[in-house]
Amino acid sequence: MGLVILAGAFAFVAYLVTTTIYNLYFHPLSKVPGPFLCRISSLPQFYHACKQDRHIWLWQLFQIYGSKVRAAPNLVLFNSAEAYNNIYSSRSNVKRSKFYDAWSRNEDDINILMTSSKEIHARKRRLMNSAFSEKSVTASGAFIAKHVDRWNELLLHEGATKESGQWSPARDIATWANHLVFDILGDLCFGADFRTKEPGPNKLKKIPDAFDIFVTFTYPITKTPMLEWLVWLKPRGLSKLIETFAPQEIKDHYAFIEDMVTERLKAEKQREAEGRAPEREDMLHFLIAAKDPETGKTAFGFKELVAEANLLVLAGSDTTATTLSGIFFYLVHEERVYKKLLSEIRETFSSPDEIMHGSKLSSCTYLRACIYETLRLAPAAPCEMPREVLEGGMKIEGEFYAPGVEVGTPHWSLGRNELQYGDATTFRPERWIPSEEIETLNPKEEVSRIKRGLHTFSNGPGDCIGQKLAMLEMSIVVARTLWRMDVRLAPGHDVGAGDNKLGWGCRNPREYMLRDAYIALREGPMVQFAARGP
Ligand code: HEM
Repeated sequence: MGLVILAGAFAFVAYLVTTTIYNLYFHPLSKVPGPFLCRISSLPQFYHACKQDRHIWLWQLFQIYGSKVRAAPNLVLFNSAEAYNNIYSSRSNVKRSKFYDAWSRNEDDINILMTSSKEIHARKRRLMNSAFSEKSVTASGAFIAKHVDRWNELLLHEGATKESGQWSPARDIATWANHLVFDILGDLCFGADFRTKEPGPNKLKKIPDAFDIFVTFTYPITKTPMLEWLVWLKPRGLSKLIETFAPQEIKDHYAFIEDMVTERLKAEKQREAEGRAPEREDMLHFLIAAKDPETGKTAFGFKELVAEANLLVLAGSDTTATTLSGIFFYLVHEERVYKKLLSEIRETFSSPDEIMHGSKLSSCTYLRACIYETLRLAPAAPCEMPREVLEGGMKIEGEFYAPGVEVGTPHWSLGRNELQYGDATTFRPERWIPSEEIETLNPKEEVSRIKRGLHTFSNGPGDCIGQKLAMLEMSIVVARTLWRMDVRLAPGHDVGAGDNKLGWGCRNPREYMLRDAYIALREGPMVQFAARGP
């Protein structure tokens, strides 16, 4: 027995020594700069994924090692717009890495995002595009507005007393935005009202928090060599285990989505049988109606519908809520920007009802610039979207990378690249607006250059399918809110802000801090609202 243990220990040490030597001297990435520990092991990135500061750590590595760094034995990350375009364009010889396979609930839960298969992704993408056409995005405006109007009412009056005076109680925008966006997605996806923004108990209110727990647990695992094991073990019993021990809120959420899909399928069948036109063309309507182009039969079965519906509600809500929290953070910290935006909105629209998809909203260039600036500084996915180089390899920034290597560009660092932006940590929406005026001179070419480097919605075949919807939604939320109300930072609160004690890369009190768990986790800002004066 003792001999067996000894032999096992010897084999393990021999394995460690040979992989270390291989990683240091023979691996295709052996010449790429990076900390010694990262070149031999994934432990450093696992540690930072656990601490949820992996995005800050990577930013620090770029300051030390330059614009390319080996963050793990098989992973090279870049901090340039050129690399981003090389990696994520439609012609890039890459596919999504195994990272994506780790997130599905079980074998039936393969959605458009959580698969590394190019074929599965391309099929789903073709089928889902119709749900995000210009027509459906335009139609969604009225539903978004309805939720924003109620949200505005609550922001102003909920819990307010005569004693609290003109200003509302302090609102944690991270939570308030979560509820608003979750309700909007419920409506756009299912034509249902989740009512999470309403006061009082509602078990659906806990879902965004439950998903934060889920990503907090899963994300670190995806940053270790255990990822391979995880993906292998999932269809072999691990998925069942995870489902059994998942928080009750997540189980409630899945059950809820399943019920919604079941009901909708029944209603759609009945409508078809009665020959009625659809009352509402929400996302589920398009998914149910999608036909396989080869067979002409229904494209999505029940389980696939549930998987896609789940993703849409989550991918669409968390990301948009992060960006909205970021916008409010910067507005209450940058008075100059706030006042300029307020004037644009209040001068463009004579009533909040006018704030709807259309030419007036599109004419609000400063509003759009504020959103771009927030997407740059507070990206909803702060790190890289990992891609695996395919057979034949590829060139990035003119250098060759071998098949099997993982590559990416982290959004948090790219948005703070001084070479790209000059004053990278300053919230300056004007950088997105071309101007020929002498005081604000900003050539068109300069704006095009930085736009080519902003990829918070990602790029190429796997870019965000909901980006037009998200832009419309955020524009309506911000414009309607600022038309009706003045906003200010709740006195004495600095939740979400950078701070000296947070260390290198997090010291600026005028920057919104995020935590990284693939998606961004966040708190604050604490904001107060007051009805606008006459
Ligand atoms: C500010 C808001 C948003 C941001 C910043 C954002 C960002 C992103 C990013 C970076 C990706 C690529 C993820 C990856 O490759 O790992 C993505 C994909 C996706 N997003 Fe968004 N998103 C936003 C809003 C939305 C909305 C409103 C929806 C729909 C309701 C949506 C649905 C999706 C879907 C379905 C995918 C997968 C697309 C594919 O694989 O082809 N997103 N998003």
